[in-house]
Amino acid sequence: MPSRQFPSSSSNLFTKPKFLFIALTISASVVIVFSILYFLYHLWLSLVHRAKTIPYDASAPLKLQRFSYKDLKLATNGFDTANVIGKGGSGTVFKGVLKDGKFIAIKCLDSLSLQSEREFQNELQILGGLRSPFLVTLLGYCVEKNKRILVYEYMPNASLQESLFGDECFGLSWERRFCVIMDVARALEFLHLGCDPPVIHGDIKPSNVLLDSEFRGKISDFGLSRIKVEGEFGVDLFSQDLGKSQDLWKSQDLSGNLTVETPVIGTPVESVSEVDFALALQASSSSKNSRTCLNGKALNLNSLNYNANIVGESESRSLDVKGKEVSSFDMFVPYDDEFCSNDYSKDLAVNNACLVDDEKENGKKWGKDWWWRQDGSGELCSKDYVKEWIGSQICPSNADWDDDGIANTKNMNSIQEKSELENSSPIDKGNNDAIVNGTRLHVSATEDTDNGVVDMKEVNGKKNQKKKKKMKKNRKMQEWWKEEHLDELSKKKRNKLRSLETKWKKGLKLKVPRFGLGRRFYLCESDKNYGGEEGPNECEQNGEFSFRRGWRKKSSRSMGSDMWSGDLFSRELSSTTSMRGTLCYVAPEYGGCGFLMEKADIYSFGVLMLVIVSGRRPLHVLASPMKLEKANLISWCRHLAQASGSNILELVDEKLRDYNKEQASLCINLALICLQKIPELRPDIGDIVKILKGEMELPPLPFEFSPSPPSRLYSRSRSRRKQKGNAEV
Ligand SMILES: Nc1ncnc2c1ncn2[C@@H]1O[C@H](COP(=O)(O)OP(=O)(O)OP(=O)(O)O)[C@@H](O)[C@H]1O
Repeated sequence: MPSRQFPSSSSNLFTKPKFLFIALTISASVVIVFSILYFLYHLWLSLVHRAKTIPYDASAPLKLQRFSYKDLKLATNGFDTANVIGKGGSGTVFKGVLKDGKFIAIKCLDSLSLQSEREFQNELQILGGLRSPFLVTLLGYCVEKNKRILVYEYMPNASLQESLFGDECFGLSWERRFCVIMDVARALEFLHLGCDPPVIHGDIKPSNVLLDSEFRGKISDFGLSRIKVEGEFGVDLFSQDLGKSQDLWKSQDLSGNLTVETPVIGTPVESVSEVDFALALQASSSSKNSRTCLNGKALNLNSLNYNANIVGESESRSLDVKGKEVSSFDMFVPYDDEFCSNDYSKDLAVNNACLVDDEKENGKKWGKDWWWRQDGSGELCSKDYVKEWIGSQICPSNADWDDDGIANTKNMNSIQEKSELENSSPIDKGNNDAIVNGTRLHVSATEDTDNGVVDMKEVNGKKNQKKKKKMKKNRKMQEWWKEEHLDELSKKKRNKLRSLETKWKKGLKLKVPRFGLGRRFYLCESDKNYGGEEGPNECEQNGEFSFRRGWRKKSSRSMGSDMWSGDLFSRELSSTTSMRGTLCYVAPEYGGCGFLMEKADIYSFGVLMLVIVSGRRPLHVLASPMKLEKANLISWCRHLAQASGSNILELVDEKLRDYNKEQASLCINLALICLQKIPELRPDIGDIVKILKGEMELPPLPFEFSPSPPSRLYSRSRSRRKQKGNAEV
């Protein structure tokens, strides 16, 4: 028995630890298995997530080819002007053929400036890392000395701009137009939802939609685009200037040659100080008094006066503005092309007067300056301010004002002209820049801009006779400026300007604002005699202008928040091609709160849709007074949507004999929804694509486009309240 007990006790002794060992092993393996499963699950999740989006990974190989200048010279036959296929605000585009017979588009950025450097980097960093059938492919680049060249896939049917408004208008059919709308929507869908982090294009407009051999649209020009940093409310414009983008550039390890080129590419951030002109305007227009500053009559007539005096070529104009008396601002008037004939200006002045009377007598909805005011925000203060601001910067030493140098800066001729201009004096320069105390103001009323349409057939015959008169008239403009504007400046505004100037002088050691290629304002030393000769890159090195810091504090939605939108700019500065985006296409909040969000692209897409459907530019003024009310496309569209009994399809391009009414109406209504002023109310691009595909219902039109506009109700109730208040008093 004991012999039996021993083994049993000994087996107990051995089984217990064995059991424990087995139990521990099993539980450990279970834990390990679960951990592995957990890890695998997360790996799978991240892979699935990655599969849906394309992370913007700067370290990912860009696969961009580095071209030598020699290769590109060869491809373009020595950059022959015959190979020029377009000219934008930042450079000239050539068509080229590679040795293997492949066609390419070569964009030579204008002389190295902060702006072109920024655009160059943006294109490489953003577009270079993206591949989509809805985006133009960036094939490579060339960096040699101060040359910055971008090489793209060649798009045989040029841009939508040319197809809609070019000399050789292809007359895009409705089907093609709708396809292009879809393509742009899909491109934005890819950028906003398919990329991680999302990319905001920031400059959606017809000239940035290129057409392939089958007229399918692809988005190009990422010069102003931004990567949305996760967790941000939006993309902070101010933190994304070159200073930061350069840091980004450095911190991001772009592959191959690009990394090597980093120090070469990077121009010192401090080399040029930028003035955020948008904010300058905003500051002036955000005042509560802005409504009272509205002087529609003066503004309209002054603009007309001005335009009457700058008789010029229908396609482009050049003004060398000299003398303190010139209202530089008026060079931005949106409809200068239309009014460059005295006759027309008179007609319009008369028409304006009639409209004033009409408004007074009949209380008509379309007032004389409806297209200035549009939404009644009364932001024309900004115009006064600009007059004041720029006017004060005009160098008295430039005693002459000559716009005789008006030149045709039409696409193909511009290169030759440019070289001529660069060798000529400011007076001789026949470009579309105006020089104000060395400040070059881009006055692009060229036919290739998106805004400021010209319908000048009847004017051409009178041009030669008027040329002689022009000089005299323009001299009179100096007087005009003195009388009409300097005197009308209020004390308050003068003080504002003075404090502004003091700020500049303190912080920036006497600098004056300077415009660069119609995109930016630069600050340069005022004690230099620029004479229009120096490029922005010759400006003194300095940091950001304090405008930004000052105005960033402002609330996100101010009276001036619309200043960048088509609403305001179409009536004020539409001849300026682009600063932060392109006038008339830029969302109101872009200049208002300083954040660029996806919804800014949605706004621009709304404008683009209207432009495609109507075949008109956002600002399209014809000489005929009958058509005046249709000048501002967005305003006209809103009016049609609001007015009961009017047909929204009136907007559709008259050239389109046959079109799908349902689709056209869908596009117009969708555009109206995209054009809502509050960004949050605009649909996101995912919904837009679904709506266009017919997979989702169009949401009901916002209240503001209902037949009884709330503004009316509001003003009525306000006036009632006022009456009540008066009665009580
Ligand atoms: N890849 C391309 N293929 C064919 N044509 C092109 C290509 N890229 C640009 N172009 C032509 O060159 C023109 C100028 O393009 P670019 O992007 O330089 O300026 P933009 O978009 O018109 O103006 P901005 O740069 O001021 O926004 C376009 O309108 C188009 O006609």
